[in-house]
Amino acid sequence: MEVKANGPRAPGPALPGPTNPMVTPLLTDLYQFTMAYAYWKATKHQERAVFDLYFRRNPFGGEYTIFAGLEECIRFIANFRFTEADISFIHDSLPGSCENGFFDYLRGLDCSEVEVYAIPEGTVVFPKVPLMRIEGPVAVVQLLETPLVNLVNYASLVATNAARHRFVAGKSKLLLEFGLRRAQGPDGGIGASKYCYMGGFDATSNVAAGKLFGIPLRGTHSHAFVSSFMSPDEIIDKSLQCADGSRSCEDFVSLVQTWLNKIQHPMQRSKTLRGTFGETNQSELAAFTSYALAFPKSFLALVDTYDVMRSGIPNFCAVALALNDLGYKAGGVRLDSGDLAYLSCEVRKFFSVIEKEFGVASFGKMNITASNDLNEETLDALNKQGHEVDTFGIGTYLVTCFAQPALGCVFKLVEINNQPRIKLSEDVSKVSIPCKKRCYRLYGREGYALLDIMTGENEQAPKAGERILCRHPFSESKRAYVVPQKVEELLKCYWPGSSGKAREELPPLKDIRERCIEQLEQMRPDHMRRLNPTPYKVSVSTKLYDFIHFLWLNEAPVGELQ
Ligand SMILES: Nc1ncnc2c1ncn2[C@@H]1O[C@H](COP(=O)(O)OP(=O)(O)OP(=O)(O)O)[C@@H](O)[C@H]1O
Ligand SMILES: O=P(O)(O)OC[C@H]1O[C@H](OP(=O)(O)OP(=O)(O)O)[C@H](O)[C@@H]1O
Ligand SMILES: O=C(O)c1cccnc1
Ligand SMILES: [Mg+2]
Repeated sequence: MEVKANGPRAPGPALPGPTNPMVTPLLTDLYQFTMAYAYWKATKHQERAVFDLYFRRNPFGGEYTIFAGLEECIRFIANFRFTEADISFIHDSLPGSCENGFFDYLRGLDCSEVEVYAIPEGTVVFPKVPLMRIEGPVAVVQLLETPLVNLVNYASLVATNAARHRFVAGKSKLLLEFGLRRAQGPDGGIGASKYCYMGGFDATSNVAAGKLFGIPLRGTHSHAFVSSFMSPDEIIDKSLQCADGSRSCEDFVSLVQTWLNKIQHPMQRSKTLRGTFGETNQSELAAFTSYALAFPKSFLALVDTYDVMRSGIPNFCAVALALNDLGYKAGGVRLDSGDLAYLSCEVRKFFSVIEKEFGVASFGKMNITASNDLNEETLDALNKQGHEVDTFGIGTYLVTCFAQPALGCVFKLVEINNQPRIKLSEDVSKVSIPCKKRCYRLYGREGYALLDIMTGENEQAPKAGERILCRHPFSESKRAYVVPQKVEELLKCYWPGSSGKAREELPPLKDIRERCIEQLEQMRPDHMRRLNPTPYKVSVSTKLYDFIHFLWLNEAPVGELQ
């Protein structure tokens, strides 16, 4: 454990540090330290600054984003202190001309003078609206830029990706995140599991994430397990107790074989199964039987190692029917290759025939899981074709955010010493919205959110039932009167600094997930659709509009043509 330098303590009850111990005050860009030194050298470092953290465009061609990563940001801020080793490293990394007083300043630095207002984690958010507003002495807030943007960027991106996969899959499907092996390193893997759960996935295969965040764990088995078996002779202990403990079946392997023969040569009235398959793969049968002996209460089988319909499915059914004899209910199958729409329908038909043929209630409803390079497009294609998949296991495309690698969050100075600041750009979408602001979500008569509006800090808040003019921040002709039915203030105090204000609780992950799902359900469907979704309106008050444009004209030099 490294020694933290002395200095004033941050306010409020202690919060644990960030999940990833690599998230320290050094996890920032060098230029934040050079600027901090230059602020200090100019005795500007204590000037009160306000920064907004926001993004400019929704990801994945959509019109919404899920805000995620806030808890990690607050935990980082709450524990923001340099160790002596950190200070020594910064000392050695900056030019030798840097005065020692700066390092004494760093030694005493924490976030007790910083205030953070933020939109609650798991909220559906839109471009330009600050997700977080960070106010404090300019030098320390400057040091926070890179880690805060880092903590929010991927978290929000992957949570949005998960929400989009959920939207396409539909509410009734079980979604499992299987991405750990393909994620961008260990932090990418852990983050993906946490934020995909937040965005609406049901469970993860990532055991560490299960332990860290209490996310439900789920999994099947791999092809290696199936191909590791050569023949049923390998199974030594063949006995299996009945589910009710009443008796023991001494030779479960033979019972499975008996069932396989029955499926292969049905004696019943119907001959539906006859001719669908010949000899199945015996090593696969051995693997399935072995797995059932290990997990009789939750037997699952990966059925595509050799041939789904000619081997995997009949073998699975033989084992499942043998388990059924002993009072156990099998868990289902996983398909990991081939045409998942076609195969899932064929598998469902087979299960229904088994249910009828052998009178095993609800066998036809057996769970079918599908995996293999799934993404929004393949899920959409499966829906259009018709399929019988109950559960999707999704890895690579989900966790790597293959369709868009970054959200592009930014952190912009909007006020210093109570003076609003603006950042201009040739590209209007990159012009920052100045001033310390308040942000509201206005709801309409049908209960849907109509738009978000930003106002100056000291403006009157919009009121339910009162008409307000909402203006596009940059396009003069775009404006609308709104009479909100409900007004929700978006930015809440998550880190009060020394202001004495109450701090919002950091809710458990499960509650954030529920909030996220609820929020998405309340969105107007045309904002949610995948093809040409309607943009959600983000506006400013008339006063703020006028001020932005006044400042813009004030700061932009007038060109001279010759
Ligand atoms: N019915 C379907 N419609 C559209 N896409 C599908 C359908 N079924 C599967 N897919 C997708 O098609 C791709 C098939 O990939 P690929 O051809 O590499 O795998 P495979 O040959 O089926 O299996 P393996 O991984 O063993 O090579 C996957 O991305 C999968 O999700
Ligand atoms: O396809 P993803 O969305 O990434 O989901 C996870 C994949 O990881 C596993 O196999 P792996 O890809 O390691 O091997 P395989 O493709 O040969 O089955 C699993 O069988 C899935 O196919
Ligand atoms: O449990 C599974 O089936 C699983 C887990 C990770 C990756 N692929 C599959
Ligand atoms: Mg694969």
